[in-house]
Amino acid sequence: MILRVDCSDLEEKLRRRTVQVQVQILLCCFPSVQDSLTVSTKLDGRADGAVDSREKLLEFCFDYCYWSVDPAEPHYASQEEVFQDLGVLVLSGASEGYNVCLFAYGQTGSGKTYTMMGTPDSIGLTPRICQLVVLSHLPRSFLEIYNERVRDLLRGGEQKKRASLRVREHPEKGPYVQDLSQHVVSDCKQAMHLLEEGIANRITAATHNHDASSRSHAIFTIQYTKAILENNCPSETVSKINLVDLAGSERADPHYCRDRLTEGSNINKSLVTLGIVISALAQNSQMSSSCQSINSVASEGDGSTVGSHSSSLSGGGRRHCFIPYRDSVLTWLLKDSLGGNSKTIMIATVSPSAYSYNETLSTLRYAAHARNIVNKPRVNEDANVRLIKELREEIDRLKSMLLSFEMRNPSPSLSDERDGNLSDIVLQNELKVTQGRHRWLHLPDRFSYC
Ligand SMILES: Nc1ncnc2c1ncn2[C@@H]1O[C@H](COP(=O)(O)OP(=O)(O)OP(=O)(O)O)[C@@H](O)[C@H]1O
Repeated sequence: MILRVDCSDLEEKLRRRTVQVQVQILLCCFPSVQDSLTVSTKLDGRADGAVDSREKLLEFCFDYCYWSVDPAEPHYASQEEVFQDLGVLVLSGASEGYNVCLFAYGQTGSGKTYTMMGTPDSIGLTPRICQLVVLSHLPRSFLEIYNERVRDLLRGGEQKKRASLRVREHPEKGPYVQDLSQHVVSDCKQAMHLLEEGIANRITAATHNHDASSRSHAIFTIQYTKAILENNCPSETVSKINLVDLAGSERADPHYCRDRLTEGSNINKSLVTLGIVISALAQNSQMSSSCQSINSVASEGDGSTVGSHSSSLSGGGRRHCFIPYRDSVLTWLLKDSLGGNSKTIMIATVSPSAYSYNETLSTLRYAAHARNIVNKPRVNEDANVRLIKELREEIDRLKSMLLSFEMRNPSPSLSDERDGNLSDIVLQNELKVTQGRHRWLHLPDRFSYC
């Protein structure tokens, strides 16, 4: 969980304040040490002369906190620093074969797009990640969810760009967008061009807080395939990097035109669903961990295993919550990233402006909830390669059995029959490995890079 603070026009807003919000951040670069954030509200009565000293302190814990308000400040966190902490985590996770998702959540105008995309002078996480994986010719796609419809941001032709695409669910691979275009680039320039094209196609509009507010959720995906030959044995992992820039939440203003109101209500609907999904997942994760500790205490006590019944029941008979992924397109597409096979990083962006106090608090609560979710990422190994590895392990096991059998029975007549059987199995397995390896090396779309 990461917190980033922006305050573009803080001074102007603070001049008009009635409530002062103090955001103190302890900067820390070590992921193992949790940063703590204290939000303190002081009712400041300077306007009418009365001083109210009531103060309420709320504390939140995150893995990293960044202060990026004034570059002149010693604690200022640059885009490069954020990339070194988070972008590198994304790349290392993907190269190990894990699905990785990084998404920015926060109030409108608080710096989500700045963090994820950046500006031409100060590029953000997505272009930095893109530039580093460019040599690998990895397919990438870019979509937006606007008014609960999915649009391809990289599809040529006006009509095709506007067409909405269907979301479907594969029994093993999970939700995906049908007919989404995939693009392979061969150098950094092409990669940046592709990204810029997608960003330019995104729908933005002026709102009260932000004159170029993103009105859609954008998901940039890189299919990360790593295929190498290790000790003459193929090794291949296929993972996915999802970089998500969410639309900003803002309270509905009846003075907005109809389009803006519809957009706003769809943005809020999907963000509310995201909140419900995060809360339900966090609750389930907490139930599972408390159930595990009850089980371990119980099994330590009487040696039996308790609670190994239905997976939807936790300790004390409480049911796991239903997760309404399909209530919004956003949560449906991020199903795996939120509660499944993915290493997920959430960046919460907040503004320390007095006006944003409620939004800041709600973002921090949202983020604190999300921090409780426990995902189960696993290395996504190619099925053929996994089979080859298993066969190799089996061969090694049989060979050592054969050896120990021969050592225990030096007389050839006794061991002949058993020897013959084991040797046959070893030979058959070696043949399967050779065939599998040959097939793997000659697949038409095989990428051979590290
Ligand atoms: N840390 C920062 N340093 C400099 N400028 C920033 C920073 N964070 C945000 N900004 C600037 O503030 C403005 C609003 O930021 P941004 O577009 O990232 O907000 P957002 O959260 O994506 O808003 P929305 O949800 O409405 O799209 C932009 O002009 C952006 O360049």
